[in-house]
Formats: sequence, C-alpha cells, structure tokens
Amino acid sequence: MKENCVAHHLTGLDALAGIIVTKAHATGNDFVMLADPAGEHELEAHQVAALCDRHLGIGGDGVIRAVPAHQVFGDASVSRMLAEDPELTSTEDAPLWFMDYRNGDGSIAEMCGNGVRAFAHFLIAEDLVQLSEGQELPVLTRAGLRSVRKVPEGYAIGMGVWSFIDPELASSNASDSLVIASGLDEPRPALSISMGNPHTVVALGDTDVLEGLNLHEEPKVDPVPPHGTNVEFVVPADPLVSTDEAGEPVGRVRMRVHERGVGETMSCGTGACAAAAAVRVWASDDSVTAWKVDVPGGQVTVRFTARPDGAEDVELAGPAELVLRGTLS
Ligand SMILES: N[C@@H](CCC[C@H](N)C(=O)O)C(=O)O
Repeated sequence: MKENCVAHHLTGLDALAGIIVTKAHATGNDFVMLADPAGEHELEAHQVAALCDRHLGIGGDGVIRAVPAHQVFGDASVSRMLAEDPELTSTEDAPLWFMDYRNGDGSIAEMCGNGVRAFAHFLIAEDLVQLSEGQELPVLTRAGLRSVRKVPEGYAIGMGVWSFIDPELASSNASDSLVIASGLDEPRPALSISMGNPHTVVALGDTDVLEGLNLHEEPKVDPVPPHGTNVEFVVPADPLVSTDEAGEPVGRVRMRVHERGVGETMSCGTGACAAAAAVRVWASDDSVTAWKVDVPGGQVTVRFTARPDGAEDVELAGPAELVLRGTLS
C-alpha cells in the first residue's frame, strides 16, 4: 500500500481537507474509505461524486464512511434499526460500526457486499477493530446487521436471506421483467432479486455475447423495480456443476454487471449472490449450495444455507485489498 499520498484540488471537498482517506478494492470493485469515529463527516452527494471522479478525484465506484452507529445523525434507517432492536447497541467503548456506503454518483445504497469485505479490512488496518480467526465482526448496513469473519481467501460475510422482488411473478414464470442492453439483439427475460438492494439478473447463452455487451450504456429494464436496479448478465458454465478439490459439487457462472448509481464495475458482491440465486431458480435445483462467480475483477464464492422456513441465508466470500492511504489537502 502506498502511504502519505496527498490529493490536491478536489472540487467541493474543502470541508474534508485534512482527513485521511484510504483507497481499497474487493475483486476490483473500488472504494474511497474514510474513518469518522466522532460522526463529524456526514457526506454530501457532490463530495462523494468528487472523490469518486476518476480524472479530477481519487477515483472509485463508491465511498465508504466508517462511523459508530451511535454517532450517525440524520439517517432514518439507522435510527429505526437502533430503536427497534434492543440488542443493537453501540457505545464509545464498544462501537457497532456502520458502513455508510454511497454510490459513485452520490446516491445512497442499502448494501454493498464487496464493500463489507473492504470495510472489515479497513477497520482492522486502522486499528479500529481486532478480528481474530473464528471471531465474527458485526457490521451495520442500511439493509440490516451483517457479520464478517476471516477466511483463507479474505473475508466471508453473512449476507442475510435473498428474496424475490416480485414473489408472485417470479415464482410463476422464473422471470419478471425484460432487459435490453447495447450488444443484445433482442430483449431478454430477467429475474429481479433483493439482497437488501435490488438486482435484475439476465442469463445469456455464451461468453461471446457477454463480452460483446456495451455496459457503458445503462441497460433498460421493463418494468424497473421500484427503487431502480443493478443489472447482472450471467453465463452459466458448461457443465454448470463440477467438483472442487474436496470432491464437493460447485456451480459456476461468469458475470458482468451494470450497477445502479455507478455504471459497469469489475465486480458486485450482492450482484454475485443474486446471480447465483437466479441460476439456481432457473435450474430448478437447490441441491448445489456452493457457487463460484467469475467477474472481470476476479472470483467470489457464494454459499446458500436453508433455514427451517425454507428461506435461504447467503454467504459471500472473497478478497479485499488496501492500495493507498493519504490526506485530502
Ligand atoms: N458493488 C456493490 C453494490 C453497491 C450498491 C449498488 N450499486 C446499488 O445501488 O445497489 C456490491 O458489491 O454489492
């Protein structure tokens, strides 16, 4: 990691002068990270956009502010979660860290799977938390409480359960919308899945079509879910399922993504979970619980565990890296 880089002349960032930022990525999904232990740096959309600008700023798909939950002011979702769940406590001595994630255009998103891995790595590097092997780190997000643990490939996150955005339509047709994208000859059926944030997953027949997509242009989804959507294009491997080194069945898909509020990114963790969930629905087979999702920035692993009520918990695992740390001047 490069140390003590100084970023000059970032427009609209005067209020942030002097603060220390870190650039991180998780399978190429990159973030500008900042620690705000006293809750003094509530970010405005234009500041986020300036930090994420790849020419005039530091550059990133999003910004992540680490702030103790009891120091978050003016975020209705955090106040509600703290008020509704007496077990969610955050104090100066034992802070519950809130991941204040913003997309590169300044918009707020409920959840970022790759972001949680980068967040945990950042908190540890900044000495704000200690996380030993086997221990679980709770992280508060706008989509609820998540937990992180160290694994050999980096970090694994308990992502909560996946769900259909439109359960009625999805369960009857295994698709609920149509997607048209630059590079596709016709609209394709798609399935919309929530991982706390919205995703619309489209299956393609082969990798040439996947590689030929122009995701600089935003895909059009009809009907678009109520709060917009991230769009994942997937090509299931052939054969879909193979065995890993331990002899366990593993499903495999390739994915590219156009993210809401960002554009094409090299990886999307919640998107990888949604993609694997959609492929299992299309295959009408939930017996394979481990999935490798190949993205332009690397590979993540998604695991499903059934609950007694039939819902499925999702775990996302993959690496996280810190690339530089410096001061905004
Ligand atoms: N890249 C993230 C998702 C970030 C939020 C997304 N753009 C949205 O608006 O929902 C991930 O790794 O999950």
